[in-house]
Amino acid sequence: MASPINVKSEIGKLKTVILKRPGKEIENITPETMPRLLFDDIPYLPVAQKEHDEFAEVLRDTGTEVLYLDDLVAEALVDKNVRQEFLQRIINESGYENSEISGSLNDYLNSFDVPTMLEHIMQGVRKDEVEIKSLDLKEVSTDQSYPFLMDPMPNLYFTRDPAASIGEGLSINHMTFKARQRESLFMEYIIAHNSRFKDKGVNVWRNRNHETRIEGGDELVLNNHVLAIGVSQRTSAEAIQDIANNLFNASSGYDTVIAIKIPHNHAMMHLDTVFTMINYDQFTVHPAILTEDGQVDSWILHPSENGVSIEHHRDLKEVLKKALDLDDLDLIPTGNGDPIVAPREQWNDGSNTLAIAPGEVVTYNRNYVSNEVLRKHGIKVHEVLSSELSRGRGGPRCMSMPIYREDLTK
Ligand SMILES: NC(=[NH2+])NCCC[C@H](N)C(=O)O
Repeated sequence: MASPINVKSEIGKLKTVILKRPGKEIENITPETMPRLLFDDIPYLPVAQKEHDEFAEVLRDTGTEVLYLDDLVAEALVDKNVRQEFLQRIINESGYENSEISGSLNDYLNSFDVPTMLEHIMQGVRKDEVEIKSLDLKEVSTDQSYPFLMDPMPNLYFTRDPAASIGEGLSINHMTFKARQRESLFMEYIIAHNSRFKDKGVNVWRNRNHETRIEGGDELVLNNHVLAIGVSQRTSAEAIQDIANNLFNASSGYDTVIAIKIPHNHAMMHLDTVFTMINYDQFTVHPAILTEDGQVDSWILHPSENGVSIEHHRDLKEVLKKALDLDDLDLIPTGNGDPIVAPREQWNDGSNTLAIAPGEVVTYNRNYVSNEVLRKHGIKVHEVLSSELSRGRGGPRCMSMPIYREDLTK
């Protein structure tokens, strides 16, 4: 049976992608909750939506089928029992396992049709919306002035992170911060219950029932047997070893994982904020992750007799050339490597390019220096508007989860 998921590179012609249009969850961020919800500012929703619609339009115009996360989840939850099970799990994961409030939340959310119920879960549930039937001791002891019973999920428009397609399967991720951990539950239900994926033998290489953390922004599919994974603020070495082991032991086709260490900070939270593949032999790289002579700590993982072998290397170019069997490659510096422009444009996701075909990418228009450099290196660049979307610290790669790319011919 043909798999509904097929992503054997970062650059094969993009056929199907999952997006989430920013919704009311964005307007439920306050200055106080901003840091915890992983935002640096509060986007103006109507403009963010307009920008996002334009992004989706560019993808459709270039031949990509665009699916929306909320529609996929809604279809997965048509069965009443599945819906009830999902609802209970999301309520539990919102901190109400064995709590008396659980029943009130359940009644409230169940009073809506499925799309509206999902909208409420995503945008967050305020205390004054729900009629609390009993006094829960745990709830009484929390900050009474905090307005939400269930927190908003403003990072949902970064569909890249809760799950990542790899070959004919995916990882459904245990994410790092509480603000995002519930997000991957949606993908679990889509894979198990949406008719597009259900009973189609989709491989889950690593599920979300783990303590060790990994996020899709760190998972780059370089070709049909090599992955690069960031060792980052969001992805731990343990999770990388674990997923490598699973991939090597399953018939995934993957036999090489390059773990690349990047600084652990908010601006560079994932590998794809500082390094992306945009052509067979071309990559964008933020110069700050490399030493002056192009060194960065990296480890190559391979299957071995006792599980996984690990070798340490430092020369990124050499590591990539060897793993991808290339004579040479072109590392294109963000912001042309300028000490002011590079960090400024990286901050607004100047390295976070989404390849929609070999040598063809979608980027934010505000990173005009990086875009110009890409064009000089022969890349076809589609620019999209970015004043509001960029405030969430994610660009075109973060805002898209490819589930189908054409296989490469070279
Ligand atoms: N793949 C990415 N770079 N995603 C960006 C995610 C940004 C989001 N605010 C977070 O901190 O989680």
